[in-house]
Amino acid sequence: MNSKEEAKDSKFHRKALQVAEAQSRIMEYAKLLQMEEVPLDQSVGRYLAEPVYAPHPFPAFNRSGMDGYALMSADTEEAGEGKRVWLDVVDNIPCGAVPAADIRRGTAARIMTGAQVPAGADTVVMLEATESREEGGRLQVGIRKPQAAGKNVTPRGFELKEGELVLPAGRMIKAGDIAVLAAFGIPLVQVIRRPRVGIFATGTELLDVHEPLVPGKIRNSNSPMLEALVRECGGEPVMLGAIVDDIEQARSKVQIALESYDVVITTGGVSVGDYDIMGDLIRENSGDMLFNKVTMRPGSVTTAAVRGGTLLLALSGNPGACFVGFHLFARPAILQMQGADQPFLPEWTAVLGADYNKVNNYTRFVRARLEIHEGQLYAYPAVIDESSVMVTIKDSDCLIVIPPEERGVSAGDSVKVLKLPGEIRG
Ligand SMILES: Nc1nc2c(c(=O)[nH]1)N[C@H]1C(S)=C(S)[C@@H](COP(=O)(O)OP(=O)(O)OC[C@H]3O[C@@H](n4cnc5c(N)ncnc54)[C@H](O)[C@@H]3O)O[C@H]1N2
Ligand code: MOO
Ligand SMILES: [Mg+2]
Repeated sequence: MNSKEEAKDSKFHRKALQVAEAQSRIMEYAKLLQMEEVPLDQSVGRYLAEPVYAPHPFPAFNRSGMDGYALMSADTEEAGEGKRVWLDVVDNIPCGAVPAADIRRGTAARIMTGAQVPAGADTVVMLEATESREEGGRLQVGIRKPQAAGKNVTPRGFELKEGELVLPAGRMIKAGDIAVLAAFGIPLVQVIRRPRVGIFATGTELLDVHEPLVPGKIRNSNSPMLEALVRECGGEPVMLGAIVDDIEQARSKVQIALESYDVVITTGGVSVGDYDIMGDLIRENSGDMLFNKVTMRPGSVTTAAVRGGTLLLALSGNPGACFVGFHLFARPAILQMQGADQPFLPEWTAVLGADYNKVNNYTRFVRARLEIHEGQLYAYPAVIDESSVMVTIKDSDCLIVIPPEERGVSAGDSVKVLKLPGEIRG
């Protein structure tokens, strides 16, 4: 048999891998990309290439937590029961200033919130708890009660010691991380560059979003969906359009894409049909095929290969299978290439909100809505969740994992769910 005939023969005889095995075959080729430097204001959503250690203690000085007076707590021991302690005010410290005088017994400094507490002072008394007077030309502050040492003073290094790890490599930068980077004077952030992901669809039936609907055709909804999904996990999508079911066209498109991008994702044409060209194309050169069947529904025909070190992920054309295939295989690869510390969807436990009776000898990934009732997380499977159904994808917060079983699962059962990115719509 020549390679084309072999490919045809193997079309119907595929060896199905477990999802975890298929994932690990892909991850082996999802290599970390190079580092690049981005300005702080453009770093949100990117993955840190290197850990960040505190270059100095934070706060860098003992900081007042109140507008008031900095003084020695020992000076206030005698205050109370109508007896005030009067201290000479020797300094006035606004935010941004350096104290001009140390605090000694019998003295205090007026100080504002956020200003540096002078040496010698161990407490700050808020303005409302003080009185002032002038005594022999000297400004004095009166304290009515004994004060505890340490009150309203944030010590130097309270939040972070110098050299302490603040942000580990692989962390996705969010608003709070940006605050840390800004506070430590890091205007340029070392991140991993975004993987460039070539995306194209196959299918003679496909129309572009701008085209009017004509009999027998459908609009290509998978490509724009994939484009958004790639963006969502930090990749840079490159849209390569849709091609008709023609293997020669597909071959050259795949070849050019593999040479130009970090990952190539296709959708459609991976099953056993007469026009399922992507499946045929990948089987032609089966030496570099990672798998072409996975024990999952939807997406059992998901196919993957690696050519010249580049991953080619051929997802199913059925929208539900394309969506699930992306989350289980493409997303983790795109994230791992950016060094993300958590490339896989997080696994949560939820209570099943409604019976789910479809049985299968493959693991099912059922799109579902999440809701919280009285502190308990519930997952409601989409009423129609067939692989070919597109419209319920939009209401999915998670994928319920239904292991292969003889019978279905019932409302109230505890189930494992894979949380999809984004907010729970409820
Ligand atoms: N005899 C068999 N038939 C099928 C099998 C099988 O094992 N034996 N597997 C079924 C399963 S499972 C799936 S999933 C689909 C997989 O289909 P393909 O990946 O080959 O995809 P296509 O044939 O190209 O299209 C399937 C379906 O999806 C629509 N489609 C395709 N591309 C897009 C797009 N970009 N946007 C929106 N919709 C798209 C296409 O029009 C078809 O309706 O095969 C089963 N068949
Ligand atoms: O790949 Mo199909 O989606 O398993 O149903
Ligand atoms: Mg097909």
